[in-house]
Amino acid sequence: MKSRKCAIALGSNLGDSLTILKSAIATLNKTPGIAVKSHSSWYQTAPIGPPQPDYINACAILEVTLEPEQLLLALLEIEIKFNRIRQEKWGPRTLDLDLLLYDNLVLETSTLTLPHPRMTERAFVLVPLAEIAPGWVHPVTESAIAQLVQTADCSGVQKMIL
Ligand SMILES: Nc1ncnc2c1ncn2[C@@H]1O[C@H](COP(=O)(O)OP(=O)(O)OP(=O)(O)O)[C@@H](O)[C@H]1O
Ligand SMILES: Nc1nc2c(c(=O)[nH]1)N=C(CO)CN2
Repeated sequence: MKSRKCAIALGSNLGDSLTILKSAIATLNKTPGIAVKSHSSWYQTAPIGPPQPDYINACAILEVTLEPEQLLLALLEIEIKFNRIRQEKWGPRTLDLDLLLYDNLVLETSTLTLPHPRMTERAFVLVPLAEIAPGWVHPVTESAIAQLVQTADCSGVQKMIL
């Protein structure tokens, strides 16, 4: 299969989040059909949803030879490997991997919606994504990520100084 460019979001707010996120990126890069091309800085972000600890968030650009549904399954398997237990909606987690963009594909099935339906309203996604893919045009809004981030409230999103 021809290789495709994708963007994913990573998040964690349980356990040793930074170590978990770094090993998730290494695991992704070792997965057949996935190459990690770049990742953003790490951001400490205020939680959206029920009260819970701050998150560490980042985004990564992948080159994949997997179909969208296969890629989603690979992401879910890596979440499980890092002990993700699904509990309350938008509740705390050791690892969350969301598929944001798959080339310029627009898709809606029972298991996968592309682009990710909530990415345009989430500063914790847009700020790291704008760092690594400012010119990527969102295929539904037809705005570049650099434009979308300008309309988001980025007050809860802070680049981590390591
Ligand atoms: N673009 C997508 N990326 C990841 N999961 C998706 C996507 N579109 C649909 N899904 C579905 O959403 C399901 C639930 O995902 P998850 O439990 O990570 O949601 P959440 O992280 O709690 O909330 P949110 O989707 O708002 O980030 C997944 O099992 C998957 O089938
Ligand atoms: N700041 C921040 N808040 C969240 C996040 C996240 O990754 N970052 N993920 C959630 C579940 O998808 C719910 N709330």
